Amino acid sequence: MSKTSNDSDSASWPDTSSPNQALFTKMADDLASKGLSILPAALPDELCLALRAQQISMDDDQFRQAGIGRGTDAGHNELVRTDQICWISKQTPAGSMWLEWADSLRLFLNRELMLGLFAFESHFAHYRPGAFYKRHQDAFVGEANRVLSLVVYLNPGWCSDDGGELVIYQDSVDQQGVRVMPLMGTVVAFLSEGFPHEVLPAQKDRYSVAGWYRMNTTKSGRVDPPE
Ligand SMILES: O=C(O)CCC(=O)C(=O)O
Ligand SMILES: [Fe+2]
Repeated sequence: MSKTSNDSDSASWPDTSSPNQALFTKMADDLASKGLSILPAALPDELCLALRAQQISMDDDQFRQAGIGRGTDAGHNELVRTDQICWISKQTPAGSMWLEWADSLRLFLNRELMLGLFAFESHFAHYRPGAFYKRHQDAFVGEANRVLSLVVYLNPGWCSDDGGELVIYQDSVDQQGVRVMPLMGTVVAFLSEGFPHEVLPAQKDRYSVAGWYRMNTTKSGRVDPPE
């Protein structure tokens, strides 16, 4: 697992020439007004193509069955999720490009929304045909752990018959939700405590990257996020 954190949040600011400026601004506006942003064809092509190329070139043995929870609470439960994951590090060009992009988004959102995002962790996810992730939340109120969830999709030519939609619910009672097709370049971000969501079974291989920004909740004697 790789994390990025940074004390010098002003280092790359302001960066008005950035091609990401319009995208980041739209995401910040959506998050401020709704806590949720769904942006089709948004991730820069170069980054999207690099991530997809890396993911599809990786051997199956680099992936492992995704777990639930972290650290000592972590466990596998194939009734809940059946995707395979691989944590992303800066050791590959695509991983490095992705983590740098995610860090520039972190700095932008901290400036615009004062979210206090401190660290980022992220993995490739591969849902084989039939794989799913049942309705869940990425964080729970009061845990101050994962603050913002970010997902990008790496599947060109995905269509509605292929299934595999992400369904995002407004709250714990919403049963209808909003469906998002995992089409190449779509970027989704939402407040981790706010939106239950699920991944419906896909008819074919579904590739994505999921990541979470965390706050610095370090207390004396205990480093959190863990190094
Ligand atoms: O792949 C997706 O659409 C969402 C994945 C997800 O909810 C998660 O990994 O926590
Ligand atoms: Fe999730």
